[in-house]
Amino acid sequence: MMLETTIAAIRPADEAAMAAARELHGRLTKPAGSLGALEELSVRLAGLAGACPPPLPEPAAVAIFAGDHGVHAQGVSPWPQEVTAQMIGNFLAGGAVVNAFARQAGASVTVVDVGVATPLPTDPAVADAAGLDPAVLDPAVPRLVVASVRRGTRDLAVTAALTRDEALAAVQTGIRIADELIDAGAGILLTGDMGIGNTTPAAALIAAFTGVDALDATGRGTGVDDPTYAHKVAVVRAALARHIPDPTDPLGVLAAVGGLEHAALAGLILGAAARRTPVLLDGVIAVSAALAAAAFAPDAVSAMVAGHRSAEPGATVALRHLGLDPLIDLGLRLGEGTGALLALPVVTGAVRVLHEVATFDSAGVAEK
Ligand SMILES: O=C(O)c1ccc[n+]([C@@H]2O[C@H](COP(=O)([O-])O)[C@@H](O)[C@H]2O)c1
Ligand SMILES: Cc1cc2nc[nH]c2cc1C
Repeated sequence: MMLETTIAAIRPADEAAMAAARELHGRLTKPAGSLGALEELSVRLAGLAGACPPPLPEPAAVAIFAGDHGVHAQGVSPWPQEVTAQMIGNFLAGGAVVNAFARQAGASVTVVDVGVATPLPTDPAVADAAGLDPAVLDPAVPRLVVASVRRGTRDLAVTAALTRDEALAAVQTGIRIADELIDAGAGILLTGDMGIGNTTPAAALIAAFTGVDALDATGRGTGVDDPTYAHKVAVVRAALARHIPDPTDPLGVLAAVGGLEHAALAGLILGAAARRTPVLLDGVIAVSAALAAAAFAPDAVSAMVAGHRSAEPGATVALRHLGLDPLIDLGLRLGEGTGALLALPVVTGAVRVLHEVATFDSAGVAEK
């Protein structure tokens, strides 16, 4: 689907299905409210599906969008830019943390190059591990999709990171990947990202969409020291002053201070919402993209589940703005989709209760 059609297809949650889920919870063999946040989560998923119970969120598919960032030249990350491409090699070889967690969860991994600056690894071992043409949802074989818009963004400290057309192309790629995964049978999408330097555009997006100060939106990313952190905040502040991004123009914001993976993730989220399929958000890059998706289509929030609370302070700012409570809070700050994968069993459990738990009536258990 194209962006405009996708936005037009996103509808509010189904109130009747939500009411049915709340009513069912009241009849299940457990004290009312005893499953805490899982109860409201299952109600939200019923509203998204327009059915009670909603379908089990299976199979799960992680989409890792990878890109590089011109702002890396400002010294905002301690890591060399080549690590983005090298980690793609690691994802395809199955050796990254995301692969370990995806195997545990039985989730497929799709890596999408939307704008990596350096050449992807051509090591034949990696190519072999990737397979020639792995099935779209094969949990055993990571898949690479090359959809590069440009080899990294421009430096947002100097000029707009992207043109509107480039940002749109990345958003469209995200929508296409969502459609492809859902067409292949995915019952839930999980966001993943890889991009050295990408916490700087994430911070700028969060400040632009929520209006908080650059200091509150910016974190230490992969782990910068105090002087580098102060410099990173100054870079974000100066970029906002230079571009004055308009939060009611999400494509303009993504183009001015975003990244190709942020734009593609916004597209993935919109694509999932249009197909009434839940999208489990990972860390700060995902939630910055979710702000863009919500600016395109406020009802897209109904499809979002916040997997975890990243250690990046901007993630908490973004989650509050979206009105989402994260399922787990473990101080993770890796990205790749790792936090979303750890939260996946919580989401499945929330839905499984509505499918499998007996009612007081059917089980012959006395009510209070
Ligand atoms: O997911 C998060 O919240 C998160 C927090 C900090 C860092 N990361 C990952 O680290 C990389 C960006 O960090 P940096 O310091 O280079 O901006 C990128 O590959 C992200 O996936 C991810
Ligand atoms: C090694 C490494 C792995 C990552 N995974 C996601 N972001 C990352 C950043 C680095 C530096």
